[in-house]
Amino acid sequence: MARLTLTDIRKSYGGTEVLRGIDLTVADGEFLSLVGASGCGKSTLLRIISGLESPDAGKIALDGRDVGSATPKERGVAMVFQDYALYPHMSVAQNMAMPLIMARLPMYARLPGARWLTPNHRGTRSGVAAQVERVARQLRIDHLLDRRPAQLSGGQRQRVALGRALVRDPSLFLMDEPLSNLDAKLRVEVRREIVELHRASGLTFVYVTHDQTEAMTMSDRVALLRDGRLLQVAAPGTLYADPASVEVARFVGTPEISLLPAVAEPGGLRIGTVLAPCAHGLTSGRDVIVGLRPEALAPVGMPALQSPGGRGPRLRLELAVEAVEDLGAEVVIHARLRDFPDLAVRMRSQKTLERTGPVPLPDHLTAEAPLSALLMFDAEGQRLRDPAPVQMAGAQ
Ligand SMILES: Nc1ncnc2c1ncn2[C@@H]1O[C@H](COP(=O)(O)OP(=O)(O)OP(=O)(O)O)[C@@H](O)[C@H]1O
Repeated sequence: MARLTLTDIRKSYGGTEVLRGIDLTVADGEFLSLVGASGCGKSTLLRIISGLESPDAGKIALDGRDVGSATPKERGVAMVFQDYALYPHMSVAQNMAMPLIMARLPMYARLPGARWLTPNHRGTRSGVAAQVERVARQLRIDHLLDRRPAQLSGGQRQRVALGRALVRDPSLFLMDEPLSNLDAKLRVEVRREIVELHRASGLTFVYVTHDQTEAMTMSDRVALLRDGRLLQVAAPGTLYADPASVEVARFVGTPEISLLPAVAEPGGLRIGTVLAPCAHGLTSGRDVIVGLRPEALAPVGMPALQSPGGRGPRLRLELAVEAVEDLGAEVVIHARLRDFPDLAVRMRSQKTLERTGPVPLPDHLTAEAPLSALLMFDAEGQRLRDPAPVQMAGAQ
């Protein structure tokens, strides 16, 4: 177990600054995902944590101990990559045993023929075998121990790679896109297994992915990285409901949040030709961006679809429907404001329980969102938390 602390980590390649001052603490036993678009610096940060790469500046500490100059082995860090990196000519058992053999046996005793010449190490070898079997049982690959990697499915290979990292009882488990080579169904399965592994082992996990769904479903907290900077570090639900910026709001959630440019007026926020009757405390004429999650907005007068709950005043939009995706239990509607077709919105509505078939939708519809569901950002995209939009006194 380990608490990881990163302080002002910086790294450049050539003249390009890839990490621009990362401050992050991962609690003992926490599952933290590092998520962000390709090239944002996720793998570089993970390699720096592991000790495979050195930062240009900054401090790395495990349980308060500076490990900046320690090797990966001294840090007690295990790492799993997307390409498994298994030895093809070795059995599963041999692949899993390799890190223990390297760590426990002296150089001459690691040679293949040395097993008969080194009776003193028989005990070590049987200890290694027992440890491999224990971890293999935990990952449910104990029936595959005699096979070679080529005789395994992708998911089984990934489990072997996880097992090989686990046998050494690491203090910190680092994973770099471990599921990206698996098909969609298997990915969901192994995702669950990794979560279970985390729960059962109690280890600190740092998990790199560019897949927001993976990050949101697996982690205690998600750290969103963009151009070498952390945009927000928070629990998945907080990232979704309480994003610090438009960038975070856009990255998290499918379909994407709708972002509508608005202007502050004394009576509320003007979006296109519509006035959202909310108190905001902003200077009149100030430009803001209003964010609406797709489930906040729902068509009015359609009994086949559930409407978002909540009382109080609402934002009411007249929409022209552009496309409808029927996903079985819910529909996703892409639409534009009728009087302001530059503004696009996305809605996601659950079907009512008795409704299982397709839901016919008109070309035009009225949709409403509770004002409490509006997220406000300034013109630069930073969240406006105070003042948040609140119900106007006397508004219906
Ligand atoms: N050894 C290196 N030498 C030069 N540039 C590098 C090196 N390693 C990474 N980079 C560059 O640093 C940037 C960040 O790379 P990194 O691999 O950390 O990104 P990433 O977020 O993990 O991306 P991906 O999701 O595509 O793996 C990229 O522009 C990459 O080209």
